[in-house]
Amino acid sequence: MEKVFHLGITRDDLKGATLAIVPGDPDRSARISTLLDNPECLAKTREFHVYRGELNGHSVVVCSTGIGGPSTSIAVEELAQLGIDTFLRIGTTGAIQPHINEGDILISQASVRLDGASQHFAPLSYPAVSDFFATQAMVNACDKLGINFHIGITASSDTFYPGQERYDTYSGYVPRSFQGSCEEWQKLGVMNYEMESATLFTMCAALGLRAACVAGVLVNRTKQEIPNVDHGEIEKKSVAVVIEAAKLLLN
Ligand SMILES: O=P(O)(O)O[C@H]1O[C@H](CO)[C@@H](O)[C@H]1O
Ligand SMILES: O=c1cc[nH]c(=O)[nH]1
Repeated sequence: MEKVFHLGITRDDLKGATLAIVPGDPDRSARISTLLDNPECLAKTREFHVYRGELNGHSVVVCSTGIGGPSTSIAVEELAQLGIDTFLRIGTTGAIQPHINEGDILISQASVRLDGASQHFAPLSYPAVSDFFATQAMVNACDKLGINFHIGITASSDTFYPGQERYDTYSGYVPRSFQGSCEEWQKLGVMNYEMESATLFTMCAALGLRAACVAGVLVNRTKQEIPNVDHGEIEKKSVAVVIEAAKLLLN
């Protein structure tokens, strides 16, 4: 059995898994794996930390994507080659609506394509839309766990600083094309910023795969620019949602 180039794993390693939980952060991959039955680490290459285990007797993969579209596209493409057809992203995010609080759970229905990688899969006129049934599973998971959530549109940017209109960087400069963009997304009802869902949704829709995305809010940008460092409790809540959603989809 041949190993895929970046992830360094084979189809046999996945033991029939068809669903992958895909966080951005490699360390989050490890923490999520402890919630699976019989977890095993399959590989750690670059930003891709891959674990396998079981949920309700079904084989499941956890694979970090790293930050941003290019590495996400590689993880998704190589996992798809090995038989994965459902991708559940669990991320962190910054809210841009005043009524969304730090610690809240956001489910992305669709994403504004502020990335570059998604354009390698479909033209900009094609929507970055989640899979209805995978997203429904995220909603049902929240309901089952008694967790409040917001569902709506996410802005998904290649950059954390200019693309999310942050002026507090080294230079304080944001190119004209992004000046005023945060306010525009707010007015258009966009909930939040993160950095992978546009690529994930577009490529999955284009390739006939299923994708959904849940994220825990680390910061509300109407109050604060940069998130606080400690966000363990927020992660636990969003991880509980993605695990429950995976179980619902596998049953
Ligand atoms: O916590 P993760 O999943 O990495 O998600 C968010 O955090 C990173 C930026 O800090 C970006 O990847 C963004 O999408
Ligand atoms: O503001 C934020 C917080 C987390 N991740 C992002 O991409 N943006």
